[in-house]
Amino acid sequence: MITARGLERRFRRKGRTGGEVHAVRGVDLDVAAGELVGFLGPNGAGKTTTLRMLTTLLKPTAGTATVGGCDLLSDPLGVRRRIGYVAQGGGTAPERKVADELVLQGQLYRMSRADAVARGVELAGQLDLAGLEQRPVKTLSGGQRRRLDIALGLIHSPGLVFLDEPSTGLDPQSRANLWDHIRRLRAGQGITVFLTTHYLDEADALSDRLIVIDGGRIVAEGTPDALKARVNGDRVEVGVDPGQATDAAGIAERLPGARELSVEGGQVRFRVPRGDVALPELLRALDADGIAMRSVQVHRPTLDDVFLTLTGRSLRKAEEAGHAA
Ligand SMILES: Nc1ncnc2c1ncn2[C@@H]1O[C@H](COP(=O)(O)OP(=O)(O)OP(=O)(O)O)[C@@H](O)[C@H]1O
Repeated sequence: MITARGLERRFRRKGRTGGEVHAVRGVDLDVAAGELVGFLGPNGAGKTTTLRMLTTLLKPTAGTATVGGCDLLSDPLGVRRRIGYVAQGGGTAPERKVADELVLQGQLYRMSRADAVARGVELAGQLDLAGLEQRPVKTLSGGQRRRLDIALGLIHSPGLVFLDEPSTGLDPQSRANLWDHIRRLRAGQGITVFLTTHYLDEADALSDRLIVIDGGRIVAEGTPDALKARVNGDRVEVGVDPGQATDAAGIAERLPGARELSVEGGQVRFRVPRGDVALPELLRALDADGIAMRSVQVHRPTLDDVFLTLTGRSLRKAEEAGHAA
């Protein structure tokens, strides 16, 4: 559905300092039909720029791509007909009624009024918007508006839809609801979905496959589980009497594959390849030495650990820095 090779985009910096921003630095992408791919990266990583290139809104400075079977550079119109694009802010007119927005959007894609009305009714049903057709857009909740944005992106029945940060600004319940809808659309209609996100939980919950971008370059790709498996092992945190912590640490150190050991008060922390396998052995050894375990936690690796392993930075920290900037 998407094949991109060496996509690049440079921007000329405005102002007195001038210079260039190399926003995307040679991106290769392959997305198969029916896949739900998450494009993950911190603020400023190049997600939106890549998406805008793939959706013909921005010309690449270098590289080639085929999107929905059409060449991005020689047949941008063909690409536009075959894709849906749901931008971050959406593009709805606040005063217009939901039904009118849907019909207008259909007509922009040269659908007949009757077809646009019928498709609008169908999408309103699928996206839980039925009954809201006569409401002005400005009266919708945040979640309803995002679902309307998605319906608008799907009015012409594209085989591929791009969603730019679909759940940004939604409360947790509306986010979970939106995810359900995205999953259902994919399952029911076999649509290929390419979505950008800087939310780790969103990427984890939705994507068959993740492509991680940082500093304009792809730094990793794979299923969420495969990426997590690249982080070596589970983090284990054992609580014991502070007076026995050094002895407990000595025991933990002898566990097969134990690393990154640290002791703080009565907390002994380390990594092992499999926390669930190491724990019974640790318990037996502590017991044999008369050390009582007061608490234990096993942390499976998260996508943030993956990001940290890949880039040396935490995605969350990169995010916070981005927001503060
Ligand atoms: N029109 C532009 N002119 C100059 N620089 C730009 C322009 N658009 C993007 N950039 C720069 O390119 C880099 C990548 O931006 P982009 O919006 O693609 O990142 P992103 O990963 O989508 O971030 P976000 O999550 O904040 O949307 C940033 O450094 C940004 O400032």
